[in-house]
Amino acid sequence: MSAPLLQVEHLTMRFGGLTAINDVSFEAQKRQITAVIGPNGAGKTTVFNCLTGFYKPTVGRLTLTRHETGKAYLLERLDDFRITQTAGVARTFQNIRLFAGMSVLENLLVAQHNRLMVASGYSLLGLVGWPSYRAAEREAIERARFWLDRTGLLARADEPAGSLPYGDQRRLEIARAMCTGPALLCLDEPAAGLNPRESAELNTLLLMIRDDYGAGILLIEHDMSVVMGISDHIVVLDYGRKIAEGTPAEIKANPDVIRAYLGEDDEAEGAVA
Ligand SMILES: Nc1ncnc2c1ncn2[C@@H]1O[C@H](COP(=O)(O)OP(=O)(O)OP(=O)(O)O)[C@@H](O)[C@H]1O
Repeated sequence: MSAPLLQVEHLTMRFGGLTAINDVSFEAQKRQITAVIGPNGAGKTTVFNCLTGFYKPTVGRLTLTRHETGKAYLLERLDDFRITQTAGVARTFQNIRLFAGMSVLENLLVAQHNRLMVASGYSLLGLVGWPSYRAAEREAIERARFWLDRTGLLARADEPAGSLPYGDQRRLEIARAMCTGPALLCLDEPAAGLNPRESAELNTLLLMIRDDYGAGILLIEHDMSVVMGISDHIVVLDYGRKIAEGTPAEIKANPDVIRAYLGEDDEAEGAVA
């Protein structure tokens, strides 16, 4: 059997005396949506920050295997820009981080800056319109238009990103991440602030990215209609520890998960339903 797309082994992250992640191991597969869920403060975003180079884990090994080349990368040893560029891990953030004053299209071209710099030979070739640079620039625009089309934003390509409605900005962030050509797409609460119709559209978009594009998706999400509706596999964290993993049906029925979400007093009925 081939190696998993992502293998997290014994991940531990301490901040001074606080252990935010405590010996967590799990895998994420290509062409699968893996959700990481858990109550507030469980350590979900810290896992993402370790995977994407924002934090260097205190302990643990994070292996990303690109099946098209057979190469494996130890993410904890790579600089953050190499994690995106070489290992192919892209992410979106809990709080939207777009260039608000730039157009929608420009936001997607900035994401491809690195490819364009390589094509320019890191010199003036870009400015003088060298053919290889012009070809790379055309490709970057085509790629951007492809993802704008897939995210339903093509008609808004020339509008400032900051003027888009909230749900459109969330989809633009995903389009921007996809323009980097990721093997693994990490989404931090992509459904936050979306209405039910927008959440349903997000589900369709993520399933398309999984099925048509073949990326693996790692998803942090509190909206259980998204998590239970589209996840292939769910990992549950509580107080920095993994307390369960399995299919949506298994997670819904898991007593430890129900206890973590409901607390002892059974107040939040249906939290993982
Ligand atoms: N840079 C940091 N310095 C100190 N403590 C931190 C840091 N980052 C996270 N933590 C702590 O680690 C714990 C886990 O936080 P994290 O943001 O990963 O949780 P989460 O599951 O993503 O929560 P939420 O669902 O509320 O976003 C929290 O107690 C948090 O305060």
